[in-house]
Amino acid sequence: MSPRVLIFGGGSIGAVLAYLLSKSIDASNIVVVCRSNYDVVAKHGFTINSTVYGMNENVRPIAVRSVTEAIQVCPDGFDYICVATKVIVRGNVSQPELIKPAVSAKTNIVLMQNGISIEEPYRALFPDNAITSVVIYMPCTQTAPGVVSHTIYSKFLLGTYPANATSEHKSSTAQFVGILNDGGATTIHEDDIQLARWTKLIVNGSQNPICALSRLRDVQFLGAAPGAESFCRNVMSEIASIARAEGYSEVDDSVVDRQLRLSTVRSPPGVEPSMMADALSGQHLEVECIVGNALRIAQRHGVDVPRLETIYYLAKGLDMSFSIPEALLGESKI
Ligand SMILES: NC(=O)C1=CN([C@@H]2O[C@H](COP(=O)(O)OP(=O)(O)OC[C@H]3O[C@@H](n4cnc5c(N)ncnc54)[C@H](OP(=O)(O)O)[C@@H]3O)[C@@H](O)[C@H]2O)C=CC1
Ligand SMILES: CC(C)(CO)C(=O)C(=O)O
Repeated sequence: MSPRVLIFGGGSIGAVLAYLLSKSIDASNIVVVCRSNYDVVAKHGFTINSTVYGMNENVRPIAVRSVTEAIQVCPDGFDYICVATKVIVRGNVSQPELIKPAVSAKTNIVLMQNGISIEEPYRALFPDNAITSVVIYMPCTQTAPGVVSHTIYSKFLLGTYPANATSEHKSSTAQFVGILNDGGATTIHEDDIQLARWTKLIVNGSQNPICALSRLRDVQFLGAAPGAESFCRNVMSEIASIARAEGYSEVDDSVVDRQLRLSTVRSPPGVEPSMMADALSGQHLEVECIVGNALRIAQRHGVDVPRLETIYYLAKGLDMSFSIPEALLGESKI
């Protein structure tokens, strides 16, 4: 029987994921929890404009407004729940708790999010479920409700969490890799996904906050001033040094060079990282999972990362500014 998949978070990544899954499983087995774009997605599906997959591609999964509604649509439960929200805690309910009503013993929780140490809250709430951790290279932005623009490349690196998961969990993750492959995705099935997470964090921990703070795309920032590229490289090197302190000795200067080259070979203006898109639309930022967790790991190991620490406080400040009403920003009593 075709697997049933719930996508929690129908934004940029959730939309392209629904599109790829629909190439290998029936769209009626793909349920997407949408929020602000629900009306458009329920009526017209997602429209993908991709330099990789084609323009004006349409996919019509089942759109629902909540996890509760998803269970009503699919009472037999889900084989996979793909979490494709930003890793941002709002209010008192954690993200693992939000998906809990739809999680059953057979569910593999697939985390399609950036950052480091993002799996632990899921493992704590779901000690017996399979967890798949996914690192995604796929620059995409929702340009209008339900319409996503995607460019340059698309690559999914997947592995179990933890790396030494049971053979049952490993084969469930392998089956999901197969579903993505059948849908035409480019995938790599990793033995230890954390190496891929640290390697990707070199890009996200530097460029996401730098682009959000400067309001410049990656290539634009690298040319913003003499030394901007070397500053970016130094931030990347600091992140690599945290990875090595965690035991990933492979994350050396050559990995930093390779990750920086992803941007230096692009033509201007380059890509708009997801944190920049959030900053430009006044949304909260993934500062903790992308920068804060790395900084805390550095502190635990006594690794000095002054540039990353500076970026953390500036990004936290920018994030906080989105909670302050426009009229009160910069207000003075003088
Ligand atoms: N965009 C990119 O290029 C890449 C992103 N990533 C990572 O992938 C993850 C997803 O990013 P992205 O797709 O860009 O994010 P988006 O902001 O585009 O999408 C997130 C979606 O989740 C929805 N959502 C959030 N909370 C809830 C909730 N409680 N209930 C229902 N829906 C909810 C949002 O709804 P609403 O619109 O109402 O806020 C939004 O539609 C992030 O961790 C990001 O860092 C990784 C690689 C590339
Ligand atoms: C850097 C990029 C675009 C890579 O896919 C990304 O991960 C993001 O925007 O968060």
